[in-house]
Amino acid sequence: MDASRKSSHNLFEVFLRLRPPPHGSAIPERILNVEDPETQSHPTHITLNPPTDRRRAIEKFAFTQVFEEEASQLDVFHATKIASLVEGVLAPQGGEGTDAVVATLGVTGSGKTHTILGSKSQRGLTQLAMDVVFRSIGENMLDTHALYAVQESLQACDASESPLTVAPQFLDASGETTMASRAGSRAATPMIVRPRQPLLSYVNSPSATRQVSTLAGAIPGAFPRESIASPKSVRLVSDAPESPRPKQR
Ligand SMILES: Nc1ncnc2c1ncn2[C@@H]1O[C@H](COP(=O)(O)OP(=O)(O)OP(=O)(O)O)[C@@H](O)[C@H]1O
Repeated sequence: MDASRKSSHNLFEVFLRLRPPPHGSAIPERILNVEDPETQSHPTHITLNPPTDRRRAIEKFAFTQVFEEEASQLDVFHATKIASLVEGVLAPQGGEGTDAVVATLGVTGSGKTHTILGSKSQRGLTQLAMDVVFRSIGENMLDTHALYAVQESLQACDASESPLTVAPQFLDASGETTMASRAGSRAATPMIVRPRQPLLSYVNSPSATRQVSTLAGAIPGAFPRESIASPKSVRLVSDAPESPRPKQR
């Protein structure tokens, strides 16, 4: 890897996250050193421990950023600038928006799932990103009971022609199985979203670019308190009575 190339010139940004040892286990021998940053505020290089075989060269690797063991989910979320990816997808200034992908790669047990989906107490990048998405589009979200009425016209507008399913219908069908298979170390995804304060509008606002970073800065790393005791079934919150659902085709 060419250490001298700036990350902005790369098609991909590659971050390294070091996983802390499991609770209660002996601290393993460290096989790499994180180099002190020379110019940036964060480390970007690691060196593998010098091989005992002196014929082998010392190997040094460069990353966009190295997260050491104590880095929190929020540290990773902010440093990887996922809010700006969300902004690209939402395209507040108009246009079609951009695609973005965040993926993890690593050996088994290295923390891929922890980073993406979180744990019982810490939200992962997915929940944090979805939080920004939903806070951003708040005013443009349709009420659940209005969705059934507009489903047909939404379907007609969708160039991809993939079938649209309203969330309650989808969650009713798949929620129970998904939750059962996730039981274990993983926290249930918080399902009830009942904002106490009005949600901010991102798409309608002229100062949208500023707002998404404000929103991203304000989101909590931990699950909201009421979500810890999350409900046993999945329901979208609506104070209005649900309108009858259209018959399945
Ligand atoms: N940064 C971290 N802080 C605290 N615990 C972590 C961290 N990363 C991973 N863990 C814990 O280490 C264990 C293994 O992590 P995880 O399941 O995310 O690995 P994985 O890479 O997804 O593994 P696999 O490829 O086998 O699915 C989990 O118990 C997880 O909670």
